[in-house]
Formats: sequence, C-alpha cells, structure tokens
Amino acid sequence: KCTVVKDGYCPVDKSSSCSDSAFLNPRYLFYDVNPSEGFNLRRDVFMRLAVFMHKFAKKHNEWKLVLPPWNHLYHWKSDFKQDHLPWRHFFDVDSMKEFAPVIDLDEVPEEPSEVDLVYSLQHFENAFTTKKWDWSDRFEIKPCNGTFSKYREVGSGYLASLWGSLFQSKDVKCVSFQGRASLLEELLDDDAHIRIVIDRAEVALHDSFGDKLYWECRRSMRFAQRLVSEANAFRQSYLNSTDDLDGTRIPARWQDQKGIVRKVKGGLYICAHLRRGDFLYGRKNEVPTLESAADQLITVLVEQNLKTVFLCTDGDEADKLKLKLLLTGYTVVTYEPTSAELNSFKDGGVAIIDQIICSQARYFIGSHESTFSFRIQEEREIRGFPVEHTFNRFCGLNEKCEQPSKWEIVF
Ligand SMILES: C[C@@H]1O[C@H](OP(=O)(O)OP(=O)(O)OC[C@H]2O[C@@H](n3cnc4c(=O)[nH]c(N)nc43)[C@H](O)[C@@H]2O)[C@@H](O)[C@H](O)[C@@H]1O
Repeated sequence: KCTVVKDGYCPVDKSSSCSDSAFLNPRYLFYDVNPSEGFNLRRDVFMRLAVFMHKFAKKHNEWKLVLPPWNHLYHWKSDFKQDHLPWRHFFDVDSMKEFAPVIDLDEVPEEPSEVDLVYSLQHFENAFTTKKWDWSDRFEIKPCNGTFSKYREVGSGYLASLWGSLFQSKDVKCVSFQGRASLLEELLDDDAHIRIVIDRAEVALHDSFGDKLYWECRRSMRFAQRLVSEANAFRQSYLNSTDDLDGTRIPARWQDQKGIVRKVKGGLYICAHLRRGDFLYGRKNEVPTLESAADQLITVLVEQNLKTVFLCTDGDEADKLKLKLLLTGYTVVTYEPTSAELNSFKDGGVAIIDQIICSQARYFIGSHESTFSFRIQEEREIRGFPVEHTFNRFCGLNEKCEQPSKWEIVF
C-alpha cells in the first residue's frame, strides 16, 4: 500500500503496510508557539516548519511534523470552550500532507503524554539591544532565560505545559537561536531521540519568504471543505457570487495549479477587513475612526462603481451598526452565524469563513499589519486578482499612510 515515495517521503496516511524503516521506526517532531500569538501568525510559523520538513524529509523520511492542537486563543471571544481542536477542523490536512509529512496530534499512534526532549528556542541575549549585531545564522545550547519557568523539574525529568496539556519530558534544553528554520536540521541531525519538541518555534524564521517553495506550502493549506462550502453558500445567497460567475475557480488540487493570469474579476462587492479589538490601543494611530473608515470605503465604492461592502471585523455590534448607518445608500453585508453554527465552526472557523468571502471580492481593503489581512491577500494572490485590487489598507486619521508591500505569488 505504500505507493508513493514522491519527493522522498510517503504521505503518512497511505503508509500502513510500508516496510520502509521510516514507517517501522517513525520519529515525531512536535512544536509549540508562544501562547499569546494569534491564529494567523501561527499559520505562518507552521509554514516555516513545513518548508523545513519538506526538505528535511527528503533525507530523513522517518520524521513527521506533528500539528499542535488549537487551544482557546485570546481572540476567540465566544464563551464556550474551544480546546484541543485538530488542524483538520480548520484545514484540509490531506492537502497539506501532499507538501510535507505533517499529522494531527491524534494521528500519532498512542498519543504521547511523554516526550524525550524539548528544545526551547530563545533569542540570543542582548540580540536586539547591542549595536554590533551578528546577523549570521547560529544557535547555541545556553542557560534558559525567562521561558524556562514553564518547565518544572519533577523526579528525573520535567513537566511542561504544551498546547494546553501537561507533558513529561525526559530533558529540556534551551537553545539561543537566530536564523532560518532549516537551521533546525543541525539540531536534529545529532539527535537520536524519537519524540522531540521545538517550543517557541516562532523564534525560527522563514527559510526564504515569498519564494516558490513558500507559495507551494501556502497553496497546500486549503481550508476544511465544510468551511469552504459554508462560505460559498453564503456568497451565493447574499452576494450573488459564485466561483463560476466571478471567474475565481482554481484547480481542485493545489499541485495542478500552474500559474495565474491577473484578470480575475471577483464578486460584485468590496471586502473590508476592519480590525478593531486590541488594535484600538495596540495600533491606535493606524486604526481609522468609523467615520473615516466609511469615507474611505465610499471612495473605493465610487471608484469601483460598486454598491455592496462585505464587512469583516472583530468590532462589536455597535461598531457594525454605526458603520452601516454611515454607509446608508450602500448595502453592508456581514456573516452572522447562528449559535449552532458558531458552536460547530467555532470562532476560528467563522474567521476563516470571513476570510474566504473576502478572498473572492472584487476589491479588498484590509488593516495595517494584521496577519488576518495578510492571509486574505495571499488567498487573493492564489486566485489571480490584479495586485491593486488586493494590497490596500485603511489609513488612520492623522497618519502618514503607506500602502502594504505587494507580496506577489511565485510559481
Ligand atoms: C498585533 C498583533 O496582532 C495580531 O492580530 P492579527 O495579526 O490581526 O490577526 P490574528 O493573529 O489572527 O488575530 C486576530 C484574531 O481576531 C479575530 N478576528 C480579527 N478580525 C476578524 C474578522 O474580521 N472576522 C472574524 N470572524 N474574526 C476576526 C480572529 O479570531 C483572529 O484570528 C494578534 O494576534 C496579536 O495578539 C497582536 O495583537
């Protein structure tokens, strides 16, 4: 049954009777991210590791990258618990497996409560304060800085909280780390352990941001089909938008997409991603007042000769109502799940549905330095929108406003 050794590894789900030593003696690379990071930065951290695994697995096909379950994130405001969600709740993990050997935690045989070793990444001390900065890629096992308090010595090992569960680790090593994720290869090469955790994985950087491999990995991150279906049904019902009408259809398999022609029109609406929440104080100069946001939207609507805005925001009901009033004469559409739908999709799924609807709009305007907006821009790049219809953002009232960098897709 182990049919494929394409690109040097067998996709794990097709491998049950493979006699390859990789399947007889699998090794698992777990990872975790600083708990305060949001959903869309976590997706970016995943990509850094997935690109690394894509290359590493060609030489060491016994390794699988284990996707850390999603635990209730700070931004998930619904009051029901949203813990231990596997990646397949949000993403098409089978599609992701076609890029790199990744598995959800519950696919690890005998889900472990014990790992062999945690490498906890940390920045070099004074890395950002000394004037003489050493830019070279490097790492060094060092005494642990603040993050070490996360690990408690118990008996001959350690107890650690990883992705919201308690784990025992035989050992913990802190690694001052500076550079690309592929530097991890040197750490793993010298190691004979079976279950290794890379904690604070966000410290590792992209091997190469925005190159062909980056985009292959990004294209493989298709959303879970039920979220796509829900977004598509909503588009059809409330925005008269379908892939065929809008010309936004892409091949069913990401591997079959060979390029884009930047002629895609999209649905007859603009999408506004208006980040509020913690941005109201964290990015207060760049967040527009609602009056200013409405003015900026009217300018775009007139320019694009459109009458409809799909509003996607983490603002509250009062914000949405006020914006609707400020846009009287235009139609403002929002995706409002029933409580049963919210319970089923969860806050993260609803956010993805918002993102999917935005990725199909004729024109997109997002929020300054929001990774939520960045991921929408990437989806639109995959569909082939003209760049000027994608890389736009709201400006703060008194800000010297620069538009976002144009990170164009590469095949
Ligand atoms: C500055 C940093 O910005 C980072 O936010 P930023 O990149 O926008 O993007 P995220 O890291 O994804 O965090 C924002 C979260 O807020 C919710 N959210 C934001 N906008 C929308 C929306 O339009 N629709 C829906 N349904 N949900 C939204 C959603 O849960 C999303 O994952 C933060 O994660 C960090 O904590 C920090 O504040």
